[in-house]
Amino acid sequence: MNEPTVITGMTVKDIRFPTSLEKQGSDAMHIAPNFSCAYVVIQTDTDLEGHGNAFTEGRGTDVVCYAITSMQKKVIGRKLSDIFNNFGTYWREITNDDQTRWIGPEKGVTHLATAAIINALWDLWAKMEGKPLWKLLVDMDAEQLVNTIDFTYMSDALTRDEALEKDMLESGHPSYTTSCGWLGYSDERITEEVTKAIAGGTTRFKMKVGKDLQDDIRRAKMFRELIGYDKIWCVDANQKWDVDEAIDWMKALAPYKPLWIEEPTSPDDILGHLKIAQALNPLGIAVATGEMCQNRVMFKQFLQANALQYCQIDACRLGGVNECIAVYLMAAKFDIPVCPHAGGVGLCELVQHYSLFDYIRCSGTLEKNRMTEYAEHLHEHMLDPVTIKDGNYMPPKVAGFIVGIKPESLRDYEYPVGPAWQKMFDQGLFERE
Ligand SMILES: C[C@H](O)[C@@H](O)[C@@H](O)[C@H](O)C(=O)O
Ligand SMILES: [Mg+2]
Repeated sequence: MNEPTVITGMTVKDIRFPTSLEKQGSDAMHIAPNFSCAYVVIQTDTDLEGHGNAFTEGRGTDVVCYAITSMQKKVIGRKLSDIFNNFGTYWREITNDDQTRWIGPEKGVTHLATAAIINALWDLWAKMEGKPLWKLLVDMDAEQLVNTIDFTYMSDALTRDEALEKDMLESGHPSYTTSCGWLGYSDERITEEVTKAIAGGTTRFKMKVGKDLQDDIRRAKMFRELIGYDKIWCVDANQKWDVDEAIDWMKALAPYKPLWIEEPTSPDDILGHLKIAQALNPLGIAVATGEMCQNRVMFKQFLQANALQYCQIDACRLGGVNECIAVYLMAAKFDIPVCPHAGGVGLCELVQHYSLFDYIRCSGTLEKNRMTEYAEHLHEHMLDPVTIKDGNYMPPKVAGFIVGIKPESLRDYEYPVGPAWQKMFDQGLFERE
């Protein structure tokens, strides 16, 4: 097959899955989310396509699809060599388009749209090179890798030269599971999921908290009784609390020895996280955040302020691979472990590449509990689902940055026209929005 040279088209689909029916994904702020994504396909002058997505929830997906469509002008007709040879510059052009930057810049809906497009381009590039994304990243020379990064607003924390210096498989990369501890799960379901996970070799768990303190204490006790104290147990409040409330609540959960409290308060409150960390670190509880941290500038400040102990980048909230790598390099400089956020739709499939890149080329270690989130839902829709063995992510082998959803799932779950949605509407399970 000839190498593609130019982008000839870009399509986007609104894909939603009815996860709210079983309360998968439920937490203190998202009571019954429908996991969804804006799914982008970039076409070229050959049969090769790049696929990317932005994980979203429910009705919000429309808005992200619209933002992606409005960015077509910056994508269609572009020569691939111009993009890949100067990817950092192209990334800046996309994120700082003067006709759209007012509604960002580099945050929220426009950044989710950026992530879907940029990740689709990386998928295409990796396919052209015949390598899985992580291999493409670890094989690049330092200069090439650093050229994909836009250093704007970062140079007081990490310069281009420092990034160049930072350059430095058998058992896989450690995962932890969120699937046992959704807030909407009954005690029976939790017990069932934990038992299954332990039988599968899992030793690291996360539980949702933040709705009711007494109930959290009860569930914490139950969880620890199920898994014992030799395993890792984290908790996640999904931004539920004010700062002092977070401290008091977590003091009550401290006896159950959580490794971290994730998203205790607003994702934008750097000093708030610092105050929480200062109060809880002496009790052995770290602060983790990042799944809603909007860009590298926010991460820079979290790192400079020492306000987090675990950095949780999200593959679709930051502006795709280029910005994720920038944050990995900064975190390595500050000696903060990155434990990427996953789950959602296709996030596990994406972040596994980053964890390998981190281990092989960036931090070079698994120390400080470096681990990657895993949630077990929706993988049946993926073209190349992740493989977990004994609680570890096994390196993906297929070329690309594969978030690819199976054609039949794309057809069935397109919202609202897909047959699966039509059926659920007819059954009265959902109302048309
Ligand atoms: C609504 C979602 O399921 C969140 O609860 C989820 O992303 C979560 O915060 C996580 O850490 O996996
Ligand atoms: Mg979380």
